[in-house]
Amino acid sequence: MNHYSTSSIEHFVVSARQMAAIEQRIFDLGMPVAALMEKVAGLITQRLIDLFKGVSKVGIIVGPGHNGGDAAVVARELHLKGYNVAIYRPLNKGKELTQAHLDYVKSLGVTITNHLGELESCEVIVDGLFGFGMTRSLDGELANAVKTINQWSIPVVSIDLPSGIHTDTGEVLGSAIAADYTFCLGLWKLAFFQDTALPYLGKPTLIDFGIPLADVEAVVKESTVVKRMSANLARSLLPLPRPLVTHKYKQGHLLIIAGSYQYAGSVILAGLGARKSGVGMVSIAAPASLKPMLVTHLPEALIIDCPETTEGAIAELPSVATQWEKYNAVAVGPGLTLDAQSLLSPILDAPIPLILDADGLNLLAQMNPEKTLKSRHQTTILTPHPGEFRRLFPNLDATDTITKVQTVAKASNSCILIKGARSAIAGNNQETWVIPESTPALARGGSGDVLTGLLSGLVAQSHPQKLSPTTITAIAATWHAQAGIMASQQQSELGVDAFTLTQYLTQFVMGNQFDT
Ligand SMILES: NC(=O)C1=CN([C@@H]2O[C@H](COP(=O)(O)OP(=O)(O)OC[C@H]3O[C@@H](n4cnc5c(N)ncnc54)[C@H](OP(=O)(O)O)[C@@H]3O)[C@@H](O)[C@H]2O)[C@@H](O)CC1
Ligand SMILES: Nc1ncnc2c1ncn2[C@@H]1O[C@H](COP(=O)(O)OP(=O)(O)O)[C@@H](O)[C@H]1O
Ligand SMILES: [K+]
Repeated sequence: MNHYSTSSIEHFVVSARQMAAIEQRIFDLGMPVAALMEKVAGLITQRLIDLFKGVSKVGIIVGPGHNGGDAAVVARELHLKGYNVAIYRPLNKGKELTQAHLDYVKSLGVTITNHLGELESCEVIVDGLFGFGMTRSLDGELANAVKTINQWSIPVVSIDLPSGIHTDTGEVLGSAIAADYTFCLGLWKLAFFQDTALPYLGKPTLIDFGIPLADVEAVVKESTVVKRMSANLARSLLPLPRPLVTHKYKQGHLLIIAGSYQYAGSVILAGLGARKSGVGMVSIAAPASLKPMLVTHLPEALIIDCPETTEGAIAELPSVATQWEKYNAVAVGPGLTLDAQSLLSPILDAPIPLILDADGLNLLAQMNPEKTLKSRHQTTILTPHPGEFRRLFPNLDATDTITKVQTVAKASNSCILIKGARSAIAGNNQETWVIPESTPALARGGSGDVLTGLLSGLVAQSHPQKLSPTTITAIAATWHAQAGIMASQQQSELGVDAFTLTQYLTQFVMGNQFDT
């Protein structure tokens, strides 16, 4: 049953501009700014108290905007609860509300200083320097202060965002606080899903302070909506339960075109990924000499022997591999090598969903990708890692992953997944998903091949909920990442080879270990 709605607060991801517009709507409708700040800071304070039991001295960095205002209220509350609080205020300017809170907290006897050294004896530091209103790079004294704080071994909690991180692109603006925890306020911001920001976020959590869904939808409906695919949401969207009366071809028939003498294992890994997707039938077109090995590892698959080049790549596809009406989806790429040059053109005409990865992408890179993709009449999904993406679209000037997938998806009429520590997916209708969790345990040869098989097997199955290819890609990426997390918890970060990963894919579906 689908208990997880894509339109709950935790699934929206907003830009700084969208956040400011949502906030403004709430204020325009009558919510006093000061009341909202009070509410938010109360929640931050409680979470700090819960997180840092036994701590008595807390340092609070107060910046000039409302991020600083939040921090000043937290300082007051902690002081009133008996904590020893010191405020570091590096800039002698502030918005009116922030200044008012600082004046009051000072009257209570809390130290306010512009000497960073005062914070060195604190057990926790709260970073309220800048939030989503940060517009310019940090430099000079401010940048030095950030560097010094990062060198201390005092835990840092950033309010809303680590100060210095660009809210949308996740870039470091000059320098940035490397937080241990980040309490993101109200709605997830784009930076939380950008690889560049990841080393600065620590453990990110959302503080839901009750933004009405109507205000979010009023703002994001006219611009691009970015959604966060949680594990629970992905699991609830799987094509389950299967119909009682069905047969293997009704559960999808996937054709995988992959492998070469040089890269024989990649086709096995893609096959194992497909196996775990639950797809009804898998056919594999691979160099004929690989057949004995493939039958050993994937006894359930139909192997289509392909003639080989002298280097052991697929020389051509037998006619059964291009009878597209037999298949519900075709995955092309893992381990093909560039010798399989002549292969791609006829496949691009396939009137069924096409998933391109690895050498499938490298072959595409040689033939004007944008124009080629645009001429396809069926779904195309590309799953590049950043290197493959650069090869495909070398002239794109977007800096961050989310903008990259959105730009290319639109221009090429395709669905694009850029894989990384935080993967992002966009479709031609601008549907965009980010994947909130993963593990560096997956940074190993072959884990992408597993994803290709898993994703393609999911695409080939009929989906009772009529999901878009973009949503299915986001589900597969989440499934893959969560299996990696589970495998690394049980086998260590060093123990998750691609084969081991495939063994954890089923556990994700079973679900009880996951509750994000
Ligand atoms: N959204 C919500 O619902 C809620 C939001 N809330 C909170 O408000 C925060 C956003 O507040 P905000 O808009 O005041 O921005 P914030 O980041 O504190 O500061 C920007 C200030 O810094 C300045 N400045 C910028 N760059 C600079 C630089 N390099 N070096 C020096 N100065 C620089 C810039 O001024 P400028 O000098 O550009 O005129 C501006 O004054 C948000 O993150 C959250 O914590 C909650 O309280 C309630 C609910
Ligand atoms: N640092 C990381 N953290 C989380 N996931 C990662 C990290 N590095 C790589 N991955 C994931 O591992 C997979 C690697 O895919 P890819 O580079 O195509 O591997 P291969 O081609 O060797 O199969 C992708 O799903 C990617 O998102
Ligand atoms: K901050």
